[in-house]
Amino acid sequence: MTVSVTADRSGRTGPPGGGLLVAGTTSDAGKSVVTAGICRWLVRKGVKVAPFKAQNMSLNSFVTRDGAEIGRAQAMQAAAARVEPSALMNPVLLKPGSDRSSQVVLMGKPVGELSARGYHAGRQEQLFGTVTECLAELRRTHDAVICEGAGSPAEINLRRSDIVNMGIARAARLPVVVVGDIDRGGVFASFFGTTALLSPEDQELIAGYVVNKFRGDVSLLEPGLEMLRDLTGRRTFGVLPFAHGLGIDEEDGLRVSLRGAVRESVVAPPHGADVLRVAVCAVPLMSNFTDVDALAAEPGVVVRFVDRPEELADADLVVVPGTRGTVRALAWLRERGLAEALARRAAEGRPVLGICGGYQLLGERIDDDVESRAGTVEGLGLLPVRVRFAVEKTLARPVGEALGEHVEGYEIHHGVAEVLGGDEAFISDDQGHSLDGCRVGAVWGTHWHGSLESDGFRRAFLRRVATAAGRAFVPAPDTSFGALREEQLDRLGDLIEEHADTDALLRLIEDGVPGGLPFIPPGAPPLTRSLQGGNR
Ligand SMILES: NC(=O)CC[C@H](N)C(=O)O
Repeated sequence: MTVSVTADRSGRTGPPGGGLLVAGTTSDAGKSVVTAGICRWLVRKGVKVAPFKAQNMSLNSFVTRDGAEIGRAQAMQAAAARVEPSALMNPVLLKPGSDRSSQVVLMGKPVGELSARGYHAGRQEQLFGTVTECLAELRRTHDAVICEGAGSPAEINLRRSDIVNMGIARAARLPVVVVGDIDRGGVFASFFGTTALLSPEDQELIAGYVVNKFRGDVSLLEPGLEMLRDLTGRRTFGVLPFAHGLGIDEEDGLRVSLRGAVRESVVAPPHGADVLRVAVCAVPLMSNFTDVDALAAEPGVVVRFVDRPEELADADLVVVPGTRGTVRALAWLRERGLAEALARRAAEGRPVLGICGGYQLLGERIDDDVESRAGTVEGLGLLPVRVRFAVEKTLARPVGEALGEHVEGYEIHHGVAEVLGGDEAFISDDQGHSLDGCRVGAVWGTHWHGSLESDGFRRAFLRRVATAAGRAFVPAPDTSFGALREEQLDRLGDLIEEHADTDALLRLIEDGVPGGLPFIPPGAPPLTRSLQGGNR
């Protein structure tokens, strides 16, 4: 497939910008935040920088202004770099629909559903041209591009078809730093092993390491870093301390178990007399659970993920978030007794908010020949809404008004809702015409993600929730979600500036791969036929 690759012309001319690939010893080592931190540090220095991740697997996605779907992590990194997010920054997004298959989103648009086996058996390699072109285009228009790898670069079973780690690094001759999570332990073995399991050609690009999530006394670590240098001929570029509250826009709602997790954006006493408890149903294939981060940013709002009906008892608001499996989530809610608990709440006038897939399943009926192919399924019947799934995906960045306040959101869904009544529309245009969603009693639903990030709207909504729940909760008058986000990104930039050798990193980004990096035996095992994707 050929995809045309164009970026905003920034007027930058001259040779392609510098680059770096941030790989990790494991998933969740902190690649995303290190990439964001480097972007923020560079842009503060006046460097025109962009993030890039060839391929992301995530159910947390975002929509660019021109309607392309990309990973939220890349959108967050674009914010760190103070550039507009674009499909070039994440040309391939895989959205799991089960353990074995994913929707493939290419240059922001879905192009089909593929099994993992099919993907590794050839499809991924076909995308290689597109991802290298995207990176080249970003490098033409930026001084530097900070790329993020995926998982570990030493997945020896997948190396042949890799387009996101050493595959792209080799094609673009990018220096690579490997991030390791010392909080999990085993960081020296991981750095050494990750390097020693790469082919000599791949090892040539591994410039060194970054230790992440370190607690304690660095002087105790330093002898180890010296030994690592003697063993590998490679330096450590930084030791980043464990920092709380920086897990912004995590990639993967599938892998991370959120059960019982408390979502903390700010820790501050409530503004009014009461706190407000929010329970978020941790439905299967939860998508954009980041929607509730804006609630957690309000002092006095406690947000936690739940999966048992008894956990709804003390909740002032229950959120049913988005999901890539609306029909599957519906069945899960029924199986666990949560459906019944939600119906009881609704009857008692206690607040419920459904977002996207969570909104769809609150309706009366779902016709789905696309996502679950389950045909016609009865919804929970709490909202007078009928949903029909379309092959075409709605990808949009709408604006409107709700509860008398300006609201902005983004839409990512196949289901199309028809609202057949209700007490009122939820979101309207400035003429008062309904745009999206509806309310019945204290049950609200909307297809819009991100609406709670609109500060005025969030406060108005929380006041309504508090009244319906009978809580003396008062939202603080001045919480700015955007400002909190900016502060977090600045903290990531500070982390790099204060705890990494920024001169050395800058040289790496500008000058490229350093010469003379030694080979660490044994190197990668040969790619035998049995290791090739298509022949397993
Ligand atoms: N983002 C979502 O929650 C998507 C909802 C649903 N799976 C759809 O595609 O319509």
